[in-house]
Amino acid sequence: MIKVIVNGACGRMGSTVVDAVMKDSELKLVGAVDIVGGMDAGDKAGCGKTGVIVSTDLEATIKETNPDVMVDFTQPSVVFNTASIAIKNHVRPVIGTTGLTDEQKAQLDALGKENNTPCFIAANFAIGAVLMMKMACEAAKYMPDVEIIELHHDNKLDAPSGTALVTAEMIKQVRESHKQGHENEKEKLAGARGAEYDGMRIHSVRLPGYVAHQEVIFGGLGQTLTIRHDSIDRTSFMPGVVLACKKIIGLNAGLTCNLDNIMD
Ligand SMILES: NC(=O)C1=CN([C@@H]2O[C@H](COP(=O)(O)OP(=O)(O)OC[C@H]3O[C@@H](n4cnc5c(N)ncnc54)[C@H](OP(=O)(O)O)[C@@H]3O)[C@@H](O)[C@H]2O)C=CC1
Ligand SMILES: O=C(O)C1=N[C@H](C(=O)O)C[C@H](O)C1
Repeated sequence: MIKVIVNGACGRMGSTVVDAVMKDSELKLVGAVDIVGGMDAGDKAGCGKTGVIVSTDLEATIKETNPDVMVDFTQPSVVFNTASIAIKNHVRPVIGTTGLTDEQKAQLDALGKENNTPCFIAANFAIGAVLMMKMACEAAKYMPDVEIIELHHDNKLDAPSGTALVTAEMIKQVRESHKQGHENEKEKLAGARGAEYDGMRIHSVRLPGYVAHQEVIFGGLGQTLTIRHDSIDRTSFMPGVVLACKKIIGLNAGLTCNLDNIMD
């Protein structure tokens, strides 16, 4: 059995992970951590009593439960610290929280190697999103003018989404960098053309009703191509999270990124 603690266990994703871990025969929920504690981790997850009481102290929970893996779905501002605590205690972090900078990722890689502990990060654990990114890279080789529109619920803290940034980074690898749109274009309202990444534009929509969605739109002579992925429920991320909890046991020390790197 792989012993798992969930950090951010009362959040939208963390509570869904608690449920997924409880349902998997190879994983055992041994701890749960959040800002507010004291209740059974299953209360928020809606899966009945788990026998695991939510704690507010990550390091104490690690020392009490000796987990193999920490799943982190917290906040961009805290994830570097929580991942560092896990690694220093030789617990393997599976990180879904977005917002880590390249420098922080490099530091986690180094910390993992120092402590002989693997660390895994995926900006998106949904298989459909992985396929969207792969297909977008293929399309960008032939249709290099591209804009990304990501659409999320209005409680999301970071913009653009981690998925949009990874998509843009991947597309950058396969096309020549160039400015898009008219060379004399002017924004009459600041931000009208969205964020700029290597000449690509990224637009972030935040509205109640959405979960997590992304369109990658390619424009060519007399035609457009749209690749769209929709997570209509947070269960879409769970097979990927469960897979990462299992695969991380066999990964090398240091950082591994993106779900496609651990899929068979
Ligand atoms: N990789 C992927 O596939 C996915 C990634 N995400 C990312 O996951 C992250 C979480 O998203 P979501 O679940 O919607 O967010 P929520 O705000 O619903 O959940 C985050 C939880 O973490 C808690 N928290 C905040 N700080 C700490 C801390 N220091 N220690 C422990 N718990 C803490 C929050 O408490 P409080 O509410 O009191 O602040 C909250 O309960 C985001 O970065 C999001 O982008 C989301 C979906 C999929
Ligand atoms: O905050 C979310 O909800 C999501 N965050 C991730 C991101 O920023 O890409 C993954 C998914 O889009 C849901």
